[in-house]
Amino acid sequence: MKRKKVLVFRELPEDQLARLQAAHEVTVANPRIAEQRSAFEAALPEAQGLIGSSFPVDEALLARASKLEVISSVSVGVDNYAPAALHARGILLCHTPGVLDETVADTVFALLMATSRRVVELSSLVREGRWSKNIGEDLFGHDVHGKTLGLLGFGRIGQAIARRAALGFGMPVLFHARHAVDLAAHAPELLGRATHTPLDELLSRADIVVAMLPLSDSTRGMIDARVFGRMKPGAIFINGGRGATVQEPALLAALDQGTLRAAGLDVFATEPLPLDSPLRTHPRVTPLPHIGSATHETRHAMAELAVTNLLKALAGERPLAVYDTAFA
Ligand SMILES: NC(=O)c1ccc[n+]([C@@H]2O[C@H](COP(=O)([O-])OP(=O)(O)OC[C@H]3O[C@@H](n4cnc5c(N)ncnc54)[C@H](O)[C@@H]3O)[C@@H](O)[C@H]2O)c1
Ligand SMILES: O=C(O)[C@H](O)CO
Repeated sequence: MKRKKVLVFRELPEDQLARLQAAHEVTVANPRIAEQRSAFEAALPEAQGLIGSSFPVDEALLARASKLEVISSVSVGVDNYAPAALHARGILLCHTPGVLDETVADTVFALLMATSRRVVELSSLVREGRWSKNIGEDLFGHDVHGKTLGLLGFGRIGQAIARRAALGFGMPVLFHARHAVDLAAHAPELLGRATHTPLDELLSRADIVVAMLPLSDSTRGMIDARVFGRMKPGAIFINGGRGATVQEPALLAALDQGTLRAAGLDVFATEPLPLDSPLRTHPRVTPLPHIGSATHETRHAMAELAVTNLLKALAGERPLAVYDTAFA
């Protein structure tokens, strides 16, 4: 097979890079790193395949990539790409659904436990030498088991969160999604335990609201002052999806006005989180640096799937996971 030109725009594990190098001419250049930016720009016009993540591949960038046949994202989320432009040019977009579901659900649960039981705050009290007497009610947390979970987004990852909540913690699960989900066919273990619920009803009944939504035109800014205003007083909010689905000023207002007890955030509208963001130091926010899928095992599985997708696409075969840009 003819060797093609591949541009790797975010580092890959060595064994996965070697799979690419065995078949194609590979340039590794991360445009986020100033010293590598010119190598990235030099390779772009010749690249037939792009592979990487966490960098906006917008229409202007695509215009400089005239030979591009396929983009393989090492992520399940595809909000960094320009679906209409890709579709118009017939460029395939591949991604990594499925292999990260359980790991991301674990991260969301870690945030859910940490916020409800004030784990980070109370651990700091010990580390800073402020544990001088038995803690009193003012530092008690709230139970997680048995509480009602409201899920915004009930796709692959949302369902993995629902399984943990319903089967492990005895939590009734309410979910809001764009389409109804046939539980009998797709998640029979959740029958009778998870219920498709209109958004406002979900918000008024959930003790903990978890957002696990993709970023799209329909979800950008969707979690706004109205949504926070409908939540139960004292609710906890977790975002494991994308930061820009939330209007961050409205989130801060809900925390400061006491509607929300706490927030656990893995994702932010701007990443890395700017130093002057009030969310960084807010006493009732537990922030994480976008680590949903960041385990050795899962990041390797994502890279492996992304490389397989790219190799298949460049060989004219059907990749394992293609994102349908026609309906984005
Ligand atoms: N924090 C992280 O590290 C991390 C890791 C993986 C994924 N993610 C994010 O999580 C997202 C979800 O991943 P997934 O694999 O579960 O996706 P998925 O496509 O399987 O599920 C998406 C869910 O969102 C719902 N949805 C979409 N638009 C909606 C709208 N306007 N209103 C209501 N519901 C809507 C869909 O109906 C579906 O239930 C990804 O797109 C990505 O952005 C974040
Ligand atoms: O979309 C994803 O896969 C995660 O956010 C990791 O980048």
